[in-house]
Amino acid sequence: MTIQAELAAIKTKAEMNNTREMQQLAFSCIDLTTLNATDTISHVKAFTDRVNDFANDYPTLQNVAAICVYPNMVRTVKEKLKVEEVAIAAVAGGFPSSMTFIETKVKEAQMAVERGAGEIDMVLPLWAFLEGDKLICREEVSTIKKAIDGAHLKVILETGALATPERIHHASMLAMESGADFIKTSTGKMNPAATPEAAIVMCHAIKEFWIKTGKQIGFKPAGGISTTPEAMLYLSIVKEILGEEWLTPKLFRIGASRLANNLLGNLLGDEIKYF
Ligand SMILES: O=C[C@H](O)COP(=O)(O)O
Repeated sequence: MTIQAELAAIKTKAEMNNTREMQQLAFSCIDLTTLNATDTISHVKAFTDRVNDFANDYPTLQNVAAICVYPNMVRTVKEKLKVEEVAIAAVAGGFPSSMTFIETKVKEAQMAVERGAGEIDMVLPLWAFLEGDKLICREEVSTIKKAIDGAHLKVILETGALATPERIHHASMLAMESGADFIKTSTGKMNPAATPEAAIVMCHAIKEFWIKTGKQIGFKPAGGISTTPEAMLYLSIVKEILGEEWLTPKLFRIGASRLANNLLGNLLGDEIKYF
């Protein structure tokens, strides 16, 4: 089946999956993201407080999965966050371009973990991948994985730059073989960002890796996902290709800066500006 035919079939399922239960599930899989050059400490504190207050304000709903920030904001989140079940994720390793030295990437990722990040989102060195130097890509992923001392590693493929299904599949396999706990579509800093087509290719690669190794790798679409139907489509891609057991924050995240309010609005039947 072609990717387009598969996508058309999954789109039908996504409409059926657009239930309150699935919307709640999608909400609980959000990596609530703020990645702006203008993120101040006061902004990040206020952002974290929303997550702290969430259980009180919406007692029937499950909180987001994680807060995702730049590495220099991790300490602020760590000091402020009172909700144990919400993880702290940091983009690190020269995000979003990955155009820096491996020593700098390692140090930045380690510093983020020392300050409280339990999850590191790194970008695959695209310059090396596109040059055909897959060894550098493997070494960077495995070096950072070793350096972060048990923290979870998400490897961002920047699928918009990889462009073809073959390259996206190759990069997915390479990242998983090198130690990625999650593979993530995009940084959100380049267009196109996440696409359903790339998600289909990545989920098939995760399935292939699972069959081969028995290891369950997570999937994180990110970048440009802001509406409930979009969230339902990505959730349905995961459900159809990888099965319901992937529909948990342990194996599925949606990286988004604008989705949470829209999903919440859908769940509450009102326009919401909470986060
Ligand atoms: O990693 C997450 C992305 O940067 C979020 O992208 P977004 O701001 O388009 O939702």
